[in-house]
Amino acid sequence: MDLPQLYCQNLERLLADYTPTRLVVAFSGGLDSTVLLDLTCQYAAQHQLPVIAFHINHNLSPNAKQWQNHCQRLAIQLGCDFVAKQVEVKSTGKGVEEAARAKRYQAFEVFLEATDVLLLGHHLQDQLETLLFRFCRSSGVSGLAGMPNSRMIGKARLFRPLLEYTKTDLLHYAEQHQLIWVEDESNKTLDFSRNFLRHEILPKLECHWPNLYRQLIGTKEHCQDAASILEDMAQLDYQAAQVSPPAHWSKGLLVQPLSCQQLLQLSSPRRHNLIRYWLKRVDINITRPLLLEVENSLLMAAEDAMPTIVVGSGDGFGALRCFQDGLFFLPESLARWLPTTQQVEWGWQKHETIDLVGNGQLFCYQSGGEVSAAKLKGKTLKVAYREQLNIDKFAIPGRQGRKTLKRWFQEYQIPPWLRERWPLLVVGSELVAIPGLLVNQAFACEDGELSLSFQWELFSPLVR
Ligand SMILES: Nc1ncnc2c1ncn2[C@@H]1O[C@H](COP(=O)(O)OP(=O)(O)OP(=O)(O)O)[C@@H](O)[C@H]1O
Repeated sequence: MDLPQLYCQNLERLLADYTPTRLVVAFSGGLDSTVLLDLTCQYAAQHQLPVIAFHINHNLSPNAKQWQNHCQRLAIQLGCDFVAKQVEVKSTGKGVEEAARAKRYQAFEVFLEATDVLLLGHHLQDQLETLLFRFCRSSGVSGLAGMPNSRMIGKARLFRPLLEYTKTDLLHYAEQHQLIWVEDESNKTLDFSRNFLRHEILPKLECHWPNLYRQLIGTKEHCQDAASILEDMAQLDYQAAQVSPPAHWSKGLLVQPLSCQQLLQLSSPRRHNLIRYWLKRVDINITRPLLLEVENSLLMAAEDAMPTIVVGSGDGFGALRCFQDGLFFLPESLARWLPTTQQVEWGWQKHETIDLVGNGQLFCYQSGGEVSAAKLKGKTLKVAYREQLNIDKFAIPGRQGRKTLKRWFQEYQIPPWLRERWPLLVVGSELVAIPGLLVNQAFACEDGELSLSFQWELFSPLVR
């Protein structure tokens, strides 16, 4: 059977469980995606499906505009729609190529509708490069399972229908059909590690082990099975170890905390597996040395030691901390924040929303609350933060004794990272209320009086 027939069969098998309304081909204009587009147009003609050639212009090369024009011409020639998207690539700690890849996938995600299928031109050699590359960078089993031929991308589905074909297969096809493609000179210069593997290492390995491709694919498949079992196990452990914190603890969190007790009951490899799985939910890859640090210094730490471990880098970054029985992942927005005092001009309307620069919003409602409107009349209300104030001990309605702010926070079991950013309503240096938590007895409303209530909402509700 020739390549177009095999390709059509392969795509049919991959799409069996989907009824896409559009086939979106990620089209760089290089050899692989040119073959991909040509073959996909043949498939689409048989199935009356629209094809979109989607080109990302990274503007990294002086030839970028010419490539884009070339891609557009070819798309028109093949009778499909063409969309080009410009992205701005800034090199992060992981290099230009990685930054370009991240931008590319972001752009795909934004463009795709739920019923679209995205097709990428990766082939067998790309798969082997990926495996070797990950092997050299101490990847785990899921990394060594290689690139999947199908996965979700945002709301849509991504496929790699050329993964079983070699570069030589694609080259033969392109030559036979007189396809024209562009040679991205950055392939030779930008991604040094990959190019080193591609040009220096793989040819030597192939020379020594003629069956190398098949062998490595065998290893990949073993790893795929193992990764799938580890994922199943992590899911079970995750269900058992999730802690549902009180609503006021979850402010700003992206992922539920894990129970330290449950984690400590697991074997060390299972614990590692669960923590990796948990952090993957927020796109953080944790290194093995950091995993050991979490185990040795965080989970074992004394209650009052409060160590913090910074995880991730570049785009994904955050901190791990323990509080009571919870191991928390604090996203960057929670982990790094400096308070600024804000003088609030209160309009005394029925409902007001005040933007707390980088710290969510404060809502004020007239009625249903515990703060007396009369006792605030004529006074200037301010929003401030704990470290800017020197507040005396105070009492709260229905509770015995006067206590410091710290003691009240402790009594209400507020995690330390929230104590410093919880907005405080003050008049002069006197505390009026901690929104959503408590009110100072001196400002509490009496029966039948006009009352005010305050609520603080921090962005990023707990979503995963
Ligand atoms: N600029 C781009 N615009 C759209 N899709 C892209 C772009 N760059 C890469 N892709 C998609 O990702 C696939 C893999 O890209 P990668 O950079 O790993 O390989 P490549 O050698 O550049 O591929 P190609 O030979 O198609 O250019 C490509 O085959 C293509 O489907």
